[in-house]
This record gives sequence, C-alpha cells and structure tokens, in this order.
Amino acid sequence: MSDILIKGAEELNISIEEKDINSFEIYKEMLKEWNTKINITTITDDEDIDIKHFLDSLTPLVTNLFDGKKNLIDIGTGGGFPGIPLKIIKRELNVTLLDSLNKRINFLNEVINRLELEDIIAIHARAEEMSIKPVYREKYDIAISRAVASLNTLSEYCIPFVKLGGYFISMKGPDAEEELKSGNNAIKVLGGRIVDKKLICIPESDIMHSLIIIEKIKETPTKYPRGGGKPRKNPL
Ligand SMILES: C[S@@+](CC[C@H](N)C(=O)[O-])C[C@H]1O[C@@H](n2cnc3c(N)ncnc32)[C@H](O)[C@@H]1O
Repeated sequence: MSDILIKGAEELNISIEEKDINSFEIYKEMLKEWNTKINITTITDDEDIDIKHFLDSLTPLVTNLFDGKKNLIDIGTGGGFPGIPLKIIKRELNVTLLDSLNKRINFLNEVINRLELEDIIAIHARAEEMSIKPVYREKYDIAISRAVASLNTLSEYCIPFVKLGGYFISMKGPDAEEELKSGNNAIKVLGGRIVDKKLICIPESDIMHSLIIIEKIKETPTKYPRGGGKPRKNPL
C-alpha cells in the first residue's frame, strides 16, 4: 500500500478509502505493464507515478468545482491523467476521456473494465473535430487538460466543450505567466474569462504546478474550433 499516496491525499484534504488505494495500485501495475508494449508515459518508477501522475492529477480538487454530479471531459488524457485519478476519488463524476491516439484509448478501456468504473467513457478523436458535434458542444461542466498544448491552442481545443457557467481548467508548470499573456486573446474570443490562477506544490514533493481556471461566460462562436490544424499552427 502506498504511504505517499495516503499522506499526499491527506495534504490535499482528500479522503481516500481502501478501495480507492486498491484501484490506484491496480492502475499503477497496468500502467507499468502496458508501458512495456505501447508508449504511455516516461514516468515508470512507483514513487514517481504516485507523485507526478496520481497526486498531481488530484490537485484540481483543491477547488470546489468538482462537488456534486458534474460532467467532466479530459482532453488529451494519454494514460488517463488527470481524468482517471479524479474519477477514482470522485465516483459521482461523469467522465469523458478523449485522446487522438487509439492505442491509449484501448489501454484506458482496459483500466475502466478492471477498476469497474461506471459513468466513464474513453473516446478516440481529435478535440477540434469532436467539439463541433452538437452532442458534445457546450455540454460539459468542466473541461480539463494537462500537458497537451500551449494555452492559446489548448483553449480552442477545450473551451468549445464547456457549457455556459462551466469551467476550463488548464494544468500547467510553475511559470504560467508567459502562456497566460499569449493565451488571453484566445480565451476571450472563445467565450472564457480567467477567474483564478493557483500555484500548487504537489504533495510529497517540491514540484510546483499552476492551475489556470477559466469560466465560460459567453457561447463560443460557431466558427471555432477551426479545422486544418489551425488551432496549433496558427493559434488565436
Ligand atoms: C503529453 S501527452 C499528456 C497526456 C496526459 N494528459 C498526461 O498529462 O499525462 C498529450 C496527449 O494529448 C493527445 N493529444 C494531442 N493533441 C490532441 C488533440 N487535438 N485531440 C485529442 N488528443 C490530443 C496525445 O495523443 C497525447 O496522448
């Protein structure tokens, strides 16, 4: 059983049950096993997985945005971060995991089955192609993303999924100021407003991370997101 995870969760004020610890242990073993066959993560040491994947993924819970039965989409989830750790702790969340690499989606489906998680789905798609579909557009209380793209590009991937009054949470490194400056225009154009920036130390480490919290205050104009790779090649 992982002491680091238990102590770290305590520091974040998260109550973690035995069945949750068990889920994290199974998830960790699957991550290490699948990682030998397909490339999921460069972080493979037990302690590093606890800190840099599991605890880091749980830091958004320092906000109260996850309370209640919320619809969450994790964009560019890769090996399931932060979506799966958030789901393990907040079982009432309705979670969509999205990634453009199908082999990672296969892994996530195995994890979902093994952990017997409910109200969670893994979808193979590009964010900018999926958010133009009415069934996904402006349907989520929270869109979240870690380590996928710079904030201006990422805003075009994420904000169209968020319903009015919902939030986009961008998990970034310690020096988010430059990104914030270059992301400001995109956030505004897409209907968002920065409401908070939190600098957080990942528990059981000295690693600092930022959470940028953006509220959706206006509908995203229908011309966004743009196709043809424009959000990445020519960010707003
Ligand atoms: C560096 S990984 C980060 C994975 C995970 N969020 C984490 O923090 O460990 C970036 C992931 O984003 C996915 N990705 C990149 N662009 C995407 C897009 N436009 N739509 C969906 N997924 C995308 C990639 O396939 C990859 O799995």
